Amino acid sequence: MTPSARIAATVALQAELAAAPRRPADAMANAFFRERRYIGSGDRRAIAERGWGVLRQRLRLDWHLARLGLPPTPRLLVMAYLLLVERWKAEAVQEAFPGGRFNADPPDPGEMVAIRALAGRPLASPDMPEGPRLNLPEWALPGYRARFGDALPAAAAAMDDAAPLDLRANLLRATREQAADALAAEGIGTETMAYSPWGLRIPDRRPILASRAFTEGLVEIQDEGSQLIALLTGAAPGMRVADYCAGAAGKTLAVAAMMRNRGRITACDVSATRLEGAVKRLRRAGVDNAERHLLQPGDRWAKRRAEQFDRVLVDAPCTGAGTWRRNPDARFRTEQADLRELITKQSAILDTAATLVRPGGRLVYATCSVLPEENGRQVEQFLSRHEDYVAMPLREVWAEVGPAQGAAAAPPCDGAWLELAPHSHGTDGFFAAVLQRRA
Ligand SMILES: C[S@@+](CC[C@H](N)C(=O)[O-])C[C@H]1O[C@@H](n2cnc3c(N)ncnc32)[C@H](O)[C@@H]1O
Repeated sequence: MTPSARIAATVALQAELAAAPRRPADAMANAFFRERRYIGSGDRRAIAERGWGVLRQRLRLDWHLARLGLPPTPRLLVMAYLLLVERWKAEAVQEAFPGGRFNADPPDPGEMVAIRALAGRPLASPDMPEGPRLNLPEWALPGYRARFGDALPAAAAAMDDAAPLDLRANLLRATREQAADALAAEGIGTETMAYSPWGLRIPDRRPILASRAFTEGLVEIQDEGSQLIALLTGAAPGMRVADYCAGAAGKTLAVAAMMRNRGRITACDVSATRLEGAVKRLRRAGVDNAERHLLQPGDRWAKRRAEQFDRVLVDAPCTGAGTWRRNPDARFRTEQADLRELITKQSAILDTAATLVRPGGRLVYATCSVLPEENGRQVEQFLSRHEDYVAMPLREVWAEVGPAQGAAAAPPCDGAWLELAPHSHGTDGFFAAVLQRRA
């Protein structure tokens, strides 16, 4: 592809994303490239990288365009990105839209005004309001402020960066060293992680899906924070465990490995599609102590299994406000009303999941959010409704489960909960609380 044709494809990708603003961009981008198999891998990478760059900077690009009285059309967004982020000159942007069969049409007069006005301007303007300056949406600002205090600028800046590729060695198939050696034999270098005893990191995000280490189940893709949540369950061989919001079984796989395939783990979810996605992963990982259960309205599954589980993990549906390094579009796909709705849903899920835990067992509540409303405040409210539960201090849980799994003696953070963030831990933003049911 010529550079102009790549720009035209980037505009086409933005147009598809704009046509379905509530759908996750990664799924949309996958569909976009599936329908255009003629685009080679180098071109695909370049188009995706620029497309992702636009999403990452979308709040700031929107602000610049709004100031000129212009709407964020796919073409204007790409033009603004080239000028403000890639620092192209006005003439180069104009030339990148030459018209013709494989290229984008030439700029219209309104677009020419924008090109001239934006050329040479800094992306982060001193007169920007706090939201776009920090690249945080209005609805999330109060929560981010409350969570990070003085560290807000550093926390927000780290949320802007691209995330590394994190892997978890699957102990059902290999030790971490064996998994690292297998990847190295295929030319893929890894680093061991700071906190997860099973973690390997690929800082340069080399693709691994075609590697033997991946296809043979030696490693799974999983953020370090997500691995630590599985670790905190303290699941052990012989236990009965429920992964109540299992999705496609990301954490089920890690928990099953901790159980060494002994005992029983039930992966539940309300989404049949997500649970279906678990089947292949469970097989590849060699997990044979897991069953799946689709939760449906009126389902008596939870009632019949009251107080039967040693561990129940609630990896709750949330805003994902800790994962914006990986899902930059979630910043503007989510709104204040979604946050409110999710908080209500989380507390209802917690109340049901709590009934499954046996006396003396544990409920682990986790989100990939950094917003206190979905995290500490949600847990405090749960505890006020359930006198039969107490929060276990993180240090105590870690001392019991961390070193036993080969992790360092000290937990990753000091407070009552596990609270991770890119700027402080190099992970996505995660939260977890371990709640023990009185015996
Ligand atoms: C954060 S995701 C889970 C990710 C998964 N645990 C993993 O590690 O890959 C939250 C999941 O909760 C599910 N969910 C939403 N409402 C639910 C409910 N009422 N009960 C159980 N699961 C629910 C969603 O379908 C989604 O798969």
